[in-house]
Amino acid sequence: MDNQQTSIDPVRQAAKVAIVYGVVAFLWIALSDWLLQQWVADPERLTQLQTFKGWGFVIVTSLALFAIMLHFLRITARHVRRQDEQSRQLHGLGQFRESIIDNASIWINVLDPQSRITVWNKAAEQISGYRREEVFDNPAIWEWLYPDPDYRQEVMTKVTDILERGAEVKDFETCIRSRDGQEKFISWNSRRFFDENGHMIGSIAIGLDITERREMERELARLAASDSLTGLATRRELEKRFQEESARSLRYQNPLSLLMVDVDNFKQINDDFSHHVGDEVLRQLSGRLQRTVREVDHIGRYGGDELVILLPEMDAPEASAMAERIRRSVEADSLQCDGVDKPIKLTVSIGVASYPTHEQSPDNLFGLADRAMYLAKQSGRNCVRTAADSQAQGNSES
Ligand SMILES: Nc1nc2c(ncn2[C@@H]2O[C@H](COP(=O)(O)OP(=O)(O)OP(=O)(O)O)[C@@H](O)[C@H]2O)c(=O)[nH]1
Repeated sequence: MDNQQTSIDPVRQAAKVAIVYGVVAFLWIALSDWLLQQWVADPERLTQLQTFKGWGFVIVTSLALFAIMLHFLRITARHVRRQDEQSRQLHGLGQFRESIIDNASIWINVLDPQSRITVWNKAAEQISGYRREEVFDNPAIWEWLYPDPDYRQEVMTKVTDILERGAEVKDFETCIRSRDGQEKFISWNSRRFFDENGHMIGSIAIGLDITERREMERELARLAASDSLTGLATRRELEKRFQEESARSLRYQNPLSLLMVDVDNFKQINDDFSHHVGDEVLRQLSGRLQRTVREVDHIGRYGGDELVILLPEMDAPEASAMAERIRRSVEADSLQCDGVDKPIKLTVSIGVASYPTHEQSPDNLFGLADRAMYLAKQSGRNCVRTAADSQAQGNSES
């Protein structure tokens, strides 16, 4: 309806009214003069009647003009009132929208086409620690949030993709550095937006602080990866790391060795001193082995009293020497456990398997080390046997 009213040409309308008025007035004057001349012969009387007729015409047309003007002015006044009401509502709606954005519990910011920040809500201030006065039109914010230049470049490429190529981002995660130096994980949804004339205003980004979730996931992964009794890697974690190390050793053609360490007659320790003391023995032995290995090595509990040490970039002679060092140190240092008045003597049997000395591929190192450890048990325990020893024994038996 508004569009129809604004499409009316006021000059044409006014000209139409003037023409209609002119034609009606001309016809009335011409017709009424002719009729009077037909009926009235006395010229004095005729002049008098023509004067009355003129006054009558002026009064009638004035009243008609008044009625028409009144009608149209009322319509215009109604229209103006409605427009005022609409603009008040729109203004209120704009303020409502701004307050929703400002008070939302999620980070909302708007970038203009030059990547300058133009909207930065309260949640953005709280999460990042930077106030809106500091970030508006300030390119330094990107360095503050992403201090690492390579990582910043990666994030800026994404921002450019959104602003220049119209990419839509869903659940894109970044790690920001907040003002107080904390690392926070934010999951972003972002896209650009336009005004009613199709001009790009910029991009809007909505960020969810998922730091707590990430930390919880990390903690869960850490718990799942470490054995609750000894704190060593679990069997599953160890197998995962073995896959990674064997792929690396194949790629770079580096040696890879594996030690299978099994406590000798551990059942006896449980039987002699209690299961609780047995636990303590496993804990102390694990701590000791952990202190023996290098930073790059991986040590895990394979099950029961069986521990595994994965030795990247270590060849067969070095691995055998290390296994022997471990065996001797366990034999030499007895353990002191709470509630047991005498030191507990312990020995271990160790199986050694190395790639490429014992096998063309590292895939079977677990099986080879296990067989070598079994041979050490058969050989009287408290000794080290290699995969080569168990292969030689297998050959001699067959
Ligand atoms: N205290 C304790 N004992 C465990 C745990 N897990 C397994 N064991 C015990 O460890 C013993 C392992 O026995 P085996 O490895 O079969 O035999 P062993 O007595 O060590 O003798 P060899 O290995 O042949 O030298 C079993 O008695 C299990 O009950 C544990 O977490 N804590």
